[in-house]
Amino acid sequence: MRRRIDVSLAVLVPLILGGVAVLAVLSADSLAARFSRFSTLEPAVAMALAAGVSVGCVSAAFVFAALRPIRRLLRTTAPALPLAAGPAKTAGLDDFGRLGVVADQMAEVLGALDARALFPNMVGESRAMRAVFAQVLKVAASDASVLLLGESGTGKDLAARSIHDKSPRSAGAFVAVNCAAIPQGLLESELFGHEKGAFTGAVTRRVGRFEQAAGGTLFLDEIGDMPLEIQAKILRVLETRQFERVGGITTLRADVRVIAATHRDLGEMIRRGAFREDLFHRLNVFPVHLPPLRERREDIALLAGRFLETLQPGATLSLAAMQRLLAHDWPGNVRELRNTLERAALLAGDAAVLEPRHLPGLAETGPGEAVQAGADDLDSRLAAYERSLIEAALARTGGVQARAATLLGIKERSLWHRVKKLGIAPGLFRPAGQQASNSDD
Ligand SMILES: Nc1ncnc2c1ncn2[C@@H]1O[C@H](COP(=O)(O)OP(=O)(O)OP(=O)(O)O)[C@@H](O)[C@H]1O
Repeated sequence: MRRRIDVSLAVLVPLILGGVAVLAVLSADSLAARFSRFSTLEPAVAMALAAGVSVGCVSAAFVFAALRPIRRLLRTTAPALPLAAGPAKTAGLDDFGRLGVVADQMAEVLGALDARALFPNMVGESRAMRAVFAQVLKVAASDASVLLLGESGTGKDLAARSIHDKSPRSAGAFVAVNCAAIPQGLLESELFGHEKGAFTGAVTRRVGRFEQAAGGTLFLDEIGDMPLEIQAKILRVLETRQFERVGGITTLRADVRVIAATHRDLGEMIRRGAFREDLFHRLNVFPVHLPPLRERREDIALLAGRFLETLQPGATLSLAAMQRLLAHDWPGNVRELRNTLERAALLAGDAAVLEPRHLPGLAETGPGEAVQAGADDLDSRLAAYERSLIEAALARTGGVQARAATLLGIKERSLWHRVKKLGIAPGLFRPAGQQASNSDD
């Protein structure tokens, strides 16, 4: 069957295109004859004019023919891609414009699917996290320095490892140095190594982190805590790719890709002279911002489900407990969420369902508090609250819509409509190994 379609298309397409070309030439020729008979135009000019008119007519016919499948595509994709049908997104657009919106959304959906496969350890389906995944993939392919910015616990370390894993240097070592954890007097020798006798206590030669990371990636975490003298040395390595061990005279080559990270405001540090501006520009070739969890609340239920899977396989969160997670502001970001669930799992013992009493650090909340972030009018507050309840139910039932509907006290069909309207993907709430299956929806 497939073969027959291929053959007929292979014959039909050239036939149609050939026919259109012959028609265009014939009509251009006869039009040119008419033009030159009734006008004073040169035959060559008349021919050019006629050719223009013919090409215009053929293009118009082609556009008209192309619009039909586009309209059909728009009709069929609208319910599946709620934003594409949203009046705000498509108002004032013609069919081609609307096709652009649908194409963008399809790319987003495909991007999300890719991200899940490409970054199994980095959980996130929010728009902000998808942008991070796209940046990580883009920068991983190059050898450029990367600066990871974001509050503590947002996943900078995880992002650095992902960049290394996806880079051509992935076969080499990933060496991480926490600049804040090493006493300032020892940092230089830690990074560049030292020769025997370089200072009191240097009884043997020591290879530094730059050498250990040769062929791979050096991750300088908390670079905002690095003293100015060492900043100058790092700048030299980035510019010349050369360095010496402390007390050494041999110049060594640094074959490393540097990824730096900080939760500090480097701009403010530069203003008060605590961070070198030239080093900042050198590192800032490719900045990646890891968003705080409170700005991507749609990832909370997903992250919680994923952590619980490993901490207490089979356990779920009650609706009320999930509500508390969704309402909290998470100043410690994903790390705080993980720690909270670890504590909850310990407190819950053998209980299969984690309740609010297992989350003692989180304040009791009402719907108003649960929807504070970014919600200003009643409709968006209600939509946010509806979304949080549905996500909580789906997280509890592992993405099974029929059971989530029962939990919420509504019909499955009603839940289906709401899920589509809010653009929720129930599949994301399935346990990791089952996300490709659609069987229970
Ligand atoms: N997107 C994510 N998916 C899954 N786990 C995450 C994600 N982001 C962070 N984590 C987890 O949260 C914890 C903190 O992450 P990480 O150490 O990467 O944060 P960080 O930004 O480097 O923090 P700091 O600035 O304090 O060093 C880790 O346990 C990490 O595995």
